[in-house]
Amino acid sequence: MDEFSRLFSQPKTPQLKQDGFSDSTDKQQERTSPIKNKEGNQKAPFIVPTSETCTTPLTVSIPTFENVQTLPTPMTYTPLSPGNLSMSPIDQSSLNIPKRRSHARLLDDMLSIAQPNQRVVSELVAPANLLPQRVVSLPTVAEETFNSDSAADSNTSKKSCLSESGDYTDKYDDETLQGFLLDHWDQPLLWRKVRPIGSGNFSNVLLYESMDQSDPKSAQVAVKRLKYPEELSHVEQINTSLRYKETLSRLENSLTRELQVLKSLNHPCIVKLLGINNPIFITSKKPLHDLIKKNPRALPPCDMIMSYCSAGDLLAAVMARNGGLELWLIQRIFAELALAVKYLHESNVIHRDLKLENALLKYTFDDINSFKDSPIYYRQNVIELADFGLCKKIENDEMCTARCGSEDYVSPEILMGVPYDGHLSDTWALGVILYSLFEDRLPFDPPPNASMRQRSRATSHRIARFDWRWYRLSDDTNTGKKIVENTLTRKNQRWSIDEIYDSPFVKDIVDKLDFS
Ligand SMILES: Nc1ncnc2c1ncn2[C@@H]1O[C@H](COP(=O)(O)OP(=O)(O)OP(=O)(O)O)[C@@H](O)[C@H]1O
Repeated sequence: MDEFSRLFSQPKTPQLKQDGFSDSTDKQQERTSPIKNKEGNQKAPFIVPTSETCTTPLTVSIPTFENVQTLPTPMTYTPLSPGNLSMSPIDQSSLNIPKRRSHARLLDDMLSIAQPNQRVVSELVAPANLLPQRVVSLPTVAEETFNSDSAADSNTSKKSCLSESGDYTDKYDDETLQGFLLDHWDQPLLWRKVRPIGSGNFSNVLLYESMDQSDPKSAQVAVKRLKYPEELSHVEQINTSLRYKETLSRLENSLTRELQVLKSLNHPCIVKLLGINNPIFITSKKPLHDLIKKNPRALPPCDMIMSYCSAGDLLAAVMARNGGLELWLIQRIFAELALAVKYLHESNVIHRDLKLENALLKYTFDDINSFKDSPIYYRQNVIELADFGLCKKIENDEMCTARCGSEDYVSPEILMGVPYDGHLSDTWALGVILYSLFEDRLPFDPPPNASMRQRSRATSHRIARFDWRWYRLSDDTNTGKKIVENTLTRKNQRWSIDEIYDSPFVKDIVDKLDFS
């Protein structure tokens, strides 16, 4: 019997009531209420589970952590003997998964209670009557030791911050942006807003064009504008509420980590941080605290000025095309992703949020097709990897403990809550991406034509059991399948990024590329 089967076959233990989560009665009520997606549209009401689906199919056992009071997932914590590995303490926060998910849904995931039809995106190519749902992670991960810092997050109205901003934002209005290219803090530059281009849980991304410079690299830029959590906009709570302080510190950690890592990276297949609206976000170790000291009434906006990828993210592009990407295109895109991740791992950075949404396209598929036979094809990268909100700079053998990632891409060891090797959780996510491009579905979604019972099983359950298989490609012999088979597997057998890179599917392409 394998590690996971053993855990799942443990005798049933009573469910613990979870702080902050409703009990089963509340849950039923929540399930009958409509939920809203990020745009505020109502989705179909949740389906009230039947008595059959209300049973918890998964047993939970906490044999060793007697002081554990909450169940983070339907898994057990298994303390490892780290030997000579350097580790940060076990982070018992729950897995950060949901984009557009309610707490009720999160709890149900944790307890594997059935809620058929609740996920909107199951297959990559969503049914016509359903809105696409993206799942993201929260970049508010506590792995560093904070000064009593840990907190929740939510969004806030940016407007409230703008009028009372700090030194560098006086000239800011909604249509123009004053910013600085990195390390050119004495030369303010201006950009004009063109249009919104994307939105995540933690930022809005807008296209700006330069008003006063000729450098082609910054002529068009993507400006990632941080959304401040609501509690940071409550002036009356400033410096008094513990929640306020915790949120501020957590946000500051996540922001400075993303900025410092992005600033240190330089690779064609990775999005570039070109500049910032206020140098203090880069030059200070505690920018938010410094800014609050200067102006205790409000936080000024944080606008990251990034390279712009005009063809949007890979998930949107694949969905717009109804899937069915040609093999050569999948191979090219994946080879570039592998290059980017190899560079990151060699730079001692792990990404921890690799997913289709975070691979940005510089060109549309039609454009790529049109120059496929020209020499430019190998001279120009077609993707940039983005969203470093969960990344981490690590020491050689350092194991991670922060349970973060996006639900469909998270590795079994992260789900299990054991210290994990971030390199291998990144290669797991690469396996999920490649499978999804091949099959037009996520590997751990309910199988096509799944029974109600199969549908009711939580994604996390299937991940923990390595429960995936080929459908479209079942008879195909392409060499990329090997990458999926060797990444969506146990961590002690899983390929590293070097092994992925050396596989013919990737190597055949990267050997021809002229920019890496
Ligand atoms: N440099 C860019 N060029 C073009 N589009 C971009 C760029 N950066 C981000 N976007 C768009 O904005 C979306 C959100 O960006 P990003 O993922 O960085 O934000 P986030 O708030 O960290 O998101 P998440 O909720 O996934 O953590 C992306 O999915 C993409 O569609």
